[in-house]
Amino acid sequence: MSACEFESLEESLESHLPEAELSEVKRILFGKETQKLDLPSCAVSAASERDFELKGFRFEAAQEQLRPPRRVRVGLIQNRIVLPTDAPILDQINAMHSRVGEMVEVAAMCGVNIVCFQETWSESTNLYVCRSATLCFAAVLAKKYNMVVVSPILEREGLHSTLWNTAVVISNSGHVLGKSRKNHIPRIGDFNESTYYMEGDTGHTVFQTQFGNIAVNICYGRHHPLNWLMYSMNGAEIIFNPSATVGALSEPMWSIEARNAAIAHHCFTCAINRVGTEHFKSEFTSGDGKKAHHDFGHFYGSSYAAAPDGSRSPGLSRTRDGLLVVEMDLNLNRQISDKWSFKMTGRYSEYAEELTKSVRPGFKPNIVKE
Ligand SMILES: NC(=O)NCCC(=O)O
Repeated sequence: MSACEFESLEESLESHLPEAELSEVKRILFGKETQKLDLPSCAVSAASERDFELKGFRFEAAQEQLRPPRRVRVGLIQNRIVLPTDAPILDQINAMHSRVGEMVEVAAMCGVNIVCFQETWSESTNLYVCRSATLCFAAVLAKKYNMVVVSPILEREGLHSTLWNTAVVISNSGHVLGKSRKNHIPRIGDFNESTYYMEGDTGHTVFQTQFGNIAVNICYGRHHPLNWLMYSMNGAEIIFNPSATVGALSEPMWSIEARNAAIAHHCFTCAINRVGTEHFKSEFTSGDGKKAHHDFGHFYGSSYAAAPDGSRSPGLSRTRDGLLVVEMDLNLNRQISDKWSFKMTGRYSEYAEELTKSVRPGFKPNIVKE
């Protein structure tokens, strides 16, 4: 079976493990079981007609005496490109808009309050041009459906035509709340992004929305624990991780990193990855000894959400377009913080001091030798 045919880890466990062991294996692997959300039948049939997977899960928190629940529904959208990478650019963009538009319509039927698309969602991985049309498109959706839209795009800025890998956050009023630029630019495998993007300069912005405080840690930033930490320091309750990454490179890390961040920072995290294989006419190499090739490999989807108690939702498919609807009660963040106290027990000023010393010239590592 090829990497592109293997549907998902969960399905494989379900079809191969004995019933008696399955729930214990799932508890150990995935944490407390997330309940399935009842999604409206119009949404279920629209998703099936439009040929994408639709799944819904709920993370619950305990009822509190002094605070009402803070339930928010989040939609994660993963998709493959629609047209081949050598089709006229405007056709490619329009096709992506119409595909994602029909998926957002289903998200609206499911009562989604915040939707997040995959990294540079409106283009293939080598089609890097500024996207003002995409911005307008997302703003129209936000207002129409009263939904916060997190829209990761390629941004071209200013006199110097600087290219950034950016997520624009659009309020449910349809106004742009702000943007978050990708902080860590990969130089790994075929992801030679340092040849065209600059390292982000927007720090670790958190956006206060009607549905909670959100932040966007774009793709490769998920390998940097301090990047997650700083979004959390600024008060993020949900951190999105829109990504574009391939199986041979990062799949074993995928289910760990965003989930670990949710645990470490008492918040929710949402990891989103594209699907499909994007074929380019011109061969390319990446100076890593591999033969010239025409594609990055298989983008493995598997979008999921993780909660501060260590549990996680099942993932979307590794191969199909999909919408994952996740209801989360944000009260869980403080409940888990009160239980585990990672924030309270974090020795941040000590780390800050030691880190400051360690990046200065002449730093001597604290190693005891015999
Ligand atoms: N888009 C991107 O940053 N990809 C890098 C590969 C990875 O981080 O898995």
